[in-house]
Amino acid sequence: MCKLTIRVARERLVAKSPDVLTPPLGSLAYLNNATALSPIRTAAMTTKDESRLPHEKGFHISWDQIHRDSRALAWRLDGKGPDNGGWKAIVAITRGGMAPAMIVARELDIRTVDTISVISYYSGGGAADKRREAKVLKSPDAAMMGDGTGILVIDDLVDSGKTLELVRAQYPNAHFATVYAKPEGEPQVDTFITGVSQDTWIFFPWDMALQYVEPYRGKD
Ligand SMILES: O=P(O)(O)OC[C@H]1O[C@H](OP(=O)(O)OP(=O)(O)O)[C@H](O)[C@@H]1O
Ligand SMILES: Nc1nc2[nH]cnc2c(=O)[nH]1
Ligand SMILES: [Mg+2]
Repeated sequence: MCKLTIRVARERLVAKSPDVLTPPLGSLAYLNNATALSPIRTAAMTTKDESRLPHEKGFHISWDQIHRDSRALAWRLDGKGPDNGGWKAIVAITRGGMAPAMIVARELDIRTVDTISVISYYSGGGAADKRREAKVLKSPDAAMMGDGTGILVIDDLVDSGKTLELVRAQYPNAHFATVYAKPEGEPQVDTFITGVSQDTWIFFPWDMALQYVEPYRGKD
């Protein structure tokens, strides 16, 4: 009974996998694809946890996917800056924002790229009291930043929104863009490409490695 349920879910998920959902590169439909994606089943989901379906554990992003989604972000931002459509500079939020920022900088031919180093952590006492906090470890060039006008601040994702909230407080006129966004953090982001449900953990290629995985139906 349980096995049947999982199989049905798996087939539905395969049909709705991001590759199938993603329209051709460069098409308007691709750029408007800011809808919640169903995570796909991959290697890291084989850990036994009977209380959850395999797809509930994570959304695994390949290098190819982050490259395509970051390019889509760049195209959406093209011509939207305050200086005749142009942007003054890009600021990547380290560390996760660095790869998308590099790709956007290349696509839009923006040569000035700086970083803001943010570390986030949980504070508070017991589990019920835990709060996400963020702290700036290194700021970008103050003269360049001003109040943020013309600056494109880029991160890989927004989750609780704490990281962007902190940076936005310092540069209120900057434009905040992420590749992925969870609902709680959406109010903090001006432009994003793909919405992901709040209970999904996004795994990035820089956090993963290829490894052997047992067949879905198990070994003989
Ligand atoms: O919206 P939030 O809840 O603040 O979460 C989003 C932030 O969390 C991750 O960074 P992380 O702090 O893990 O550090 P890293 O980029 O150095 O890996 C991610 O890259 C975002 O910057
Ligand atoms: N890699 C990763 N880092 C995060 N930080 C906050 N949420 C996430 C997430 O879903 N994935
Ligand atoms: Mg980060």
